[in-house]
Amino acid sequence: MSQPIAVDGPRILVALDFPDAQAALALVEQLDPARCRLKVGKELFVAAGPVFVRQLIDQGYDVFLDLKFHDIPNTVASACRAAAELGVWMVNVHALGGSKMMRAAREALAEFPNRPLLIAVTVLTSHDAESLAEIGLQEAPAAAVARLARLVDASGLDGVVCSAREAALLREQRGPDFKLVCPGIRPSGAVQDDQSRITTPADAIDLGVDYMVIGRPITRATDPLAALAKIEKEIGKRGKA
Ligand SMILES: O=C(O)c1cc(=O)[nH]c(=O)n1[C@@H]1O[C@H](COP(=O)(O)O)[C@@H](O)[C@H]1O
Repeated sequence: MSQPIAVDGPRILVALDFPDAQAALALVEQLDPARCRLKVGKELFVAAGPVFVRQLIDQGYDVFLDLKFHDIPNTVASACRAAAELGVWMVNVHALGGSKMMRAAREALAEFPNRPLLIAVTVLTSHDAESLAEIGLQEAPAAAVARLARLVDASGLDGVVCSAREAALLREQRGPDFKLVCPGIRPSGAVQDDQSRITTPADAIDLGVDYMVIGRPITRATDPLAALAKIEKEIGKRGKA
């Protein structure tokens, strides 16, 4: 077991996968910005928009705006600038947009004194070797992840979204400062839902993960704060850092 990667503030990013602001707020009101950060993805952003994101930030939450930008460099750079103006803590793009696009995003954020972290999705966890071959990537998903993570790093981004199972290799290849943001986390004893490759919070820490994206184990719990506390306890066993 290597030393846990140190992070400032909470490691847990609660995925607000809700259809509207009202449903999301009903959960957020039970949480605490000192104990978790929030992830707003496409569904909630399309339904509730930047005004809602601003509301979360005003309540003291760090927000990861998970819109996975993938477009021509100028468009992605402008979208990242708009996210920074909104005041989000983290924003992401698709590594498959290429180094020119990622560099343009990085440069757009450089003008902000307190810029958001900029990370990239390498290969979605929903892909397998067959679906990658279909889009012209003739390599195993893990090899594609490692190759794209190298490009992300060389483009000056802060890190990647990846499966915790890829974390140990990426940590070894990319060093201690490269952020690893991992979904597919399930506390011991929790239901798997539709996640096929899951990792416990404690194992994720051992594998070198910085941040864990956790949705249903918290959002669908009868007592979300108690569910969060249980995960914190599991992480605590490995050193909270
Ligand atoms: O980008 C993501 O956050 C993401 C990438 C990925 O490859 N797999 C994945 O599950 N996610 C997201 O992580 C969250 C996981 O939610 P739960 O499965 O409910 O914990 C959801 O918001 C997913 O959209």
